[in-house]
Amino acid sequence: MIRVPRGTPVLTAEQMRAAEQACFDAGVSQEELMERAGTAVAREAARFAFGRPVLVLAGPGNNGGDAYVVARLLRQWGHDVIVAALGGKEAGAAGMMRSRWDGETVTLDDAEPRPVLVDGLFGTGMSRALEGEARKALHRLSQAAAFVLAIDLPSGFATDSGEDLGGAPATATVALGALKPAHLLMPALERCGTVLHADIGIPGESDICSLSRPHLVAPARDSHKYSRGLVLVVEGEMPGAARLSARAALHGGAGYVMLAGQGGGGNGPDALVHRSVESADDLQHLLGDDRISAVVIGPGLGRGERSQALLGVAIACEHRLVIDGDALTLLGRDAERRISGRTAETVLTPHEGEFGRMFDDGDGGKLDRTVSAARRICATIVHKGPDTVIAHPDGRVVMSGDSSPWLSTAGTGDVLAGLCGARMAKGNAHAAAEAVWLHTRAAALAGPAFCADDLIGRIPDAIGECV
Ligand SMILES: NC(=O)C1=CN([C@@H]2O[C@H](COP(=O)(O)OP(=O)(O)OC[C@H]3O[C@@H](n4cnc5c(N)ncnc54)[C@H](OP(=O)(O)O)[C@@H]3O)[C@@H](O)[C@H]2O)[C@@H](O)CC1
Ligand SMILES: Nc1ncnc2c1ncn2[C@@H]1O[C@H](COP(=O)(O)OP(=O)(O)O)[C@@H](O)[C@H]1O
Ligand SMILES: [K+]
Repeated sequence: MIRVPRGTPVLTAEQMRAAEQACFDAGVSQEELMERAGTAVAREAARFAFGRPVLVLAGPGNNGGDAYVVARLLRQWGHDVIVAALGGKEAGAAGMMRSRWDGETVTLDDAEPRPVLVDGLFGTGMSRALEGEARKALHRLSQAAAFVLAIDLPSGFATDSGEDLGGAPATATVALGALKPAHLLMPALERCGTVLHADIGIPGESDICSLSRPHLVAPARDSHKYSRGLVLVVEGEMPGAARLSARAALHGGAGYVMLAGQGGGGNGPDALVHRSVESADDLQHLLGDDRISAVVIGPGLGRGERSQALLGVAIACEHRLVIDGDALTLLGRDAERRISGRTAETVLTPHEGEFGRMFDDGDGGKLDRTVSAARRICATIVHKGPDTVIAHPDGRVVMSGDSSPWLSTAGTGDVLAGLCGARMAKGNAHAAAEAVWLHTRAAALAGPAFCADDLIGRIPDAIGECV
């Protein structure tokens, strides 16, 4: 759960160091910054401790420096505090904070568990796998604690990728200055517990931000169905999937939704307009309609020759295009070659498996891989999952780590594809993020154990919160 103002900048470890340096250049000392960080964390620790004994873990770097500030303040405020230290340099701000601590200090190995644990072992400086005694002690002490508050990040997770380097979970995490990618990327995101944000006066500017509620405008008084956007959804071998996309587009704000395929009606609201498409030529003919503002292809498309032919026609058209599901698998390693030359806006919505089929995995975490793929393919990529990374070809990134796990049910991705189609129908640089926000919010409103159809019914309520 993220208790952070939406749209908060997300800074990598390197950007964080640069922002910190900008503060120093502006005349703020490192001690002052550390005091602010420690004070913010101590306030939260005091709030959650309810007078229970506190153990503060202090690592060798600045995360440890923050920890000594927390320990000192909690003690000043009357709490029973012991520090378990991993050692560290004597110099610098962290050394100074250590020297200002005059309470009880034990080694990490000797430390006995206490009900409240403040984890200040490692933060953004976590540079390699945590091993040996430090790892054992961290796990032993955190498992035995009733409440674990992590300073900046739970120790043992890579800041920029969220990779588990031997870390232990926290009940809550105070993100200092800005969110870091790890707060929004699995597996770290799950280990952060509730993320709280502490503004410690660090200017945080970044191309990456967390997902925020969009501002949507209600249809203008003189709007008509075409001015709101005609979305064409291509039907394939599993017509139900395309119908989910089409219905989501209808409720997602499109003025007109056309379902093109062989289904010839089937179930679905009467508001959906069906067009018979037997062959790729039929689709090409239909796509000649310049009132079409966006096309969605992929949900339930199938992976045979006919599907490949339909996809070829869709890619060649000059309309905005959402590519999802089977169409992504059909693109496979050819994705870059086939998509990068499109002139109209293209959004790809892969889950992890589909992403892996299109792009060489290479090194790096989900964030880096998605950003790099979006640049290469010159399209927006919505890389889905419990953590969703939306990367635009111009480098803008929106990250969402706070969606309902009940979304892990068949057809919810089809709903998202339809929403993307509806949001981008009028030309909109924020379409993908709007679609993901509405999808996430609709899921939250749907509660537990919903199915993809139920999700669609919640989209109007989600939109209602944005207009
Ligand atoms: N930036 C800001 O704006 C502000 C930052 N602030 C705070 O600073 C934190 C970042 O501090 P930091 O850079 O000193 O790194 P930190 O996380 O303490 O760890 C570095 C130490 O850990 C060690 N080490 C690493 N991996 C290890 C391993 N596997 N096993 C064992 N050791 C390992 C590493 O050793 P080395 O790699 O050098 O051998 C080094 O000694 C940040 O999270 C926030 O809390 C706030 O005070 C104010 C504003
Ligand atoms: N564990 C999870 N937590 C949050 N969201 C999830 C989780 N698993 C899947 N989702 C979301 O649900 C949707 C599933 O899409 P997808 O895998 O394409 O399913 P389908 O192809 O069946 O429609 C995506 O929007 C994804 O981000
Ligand atoms: K920490």
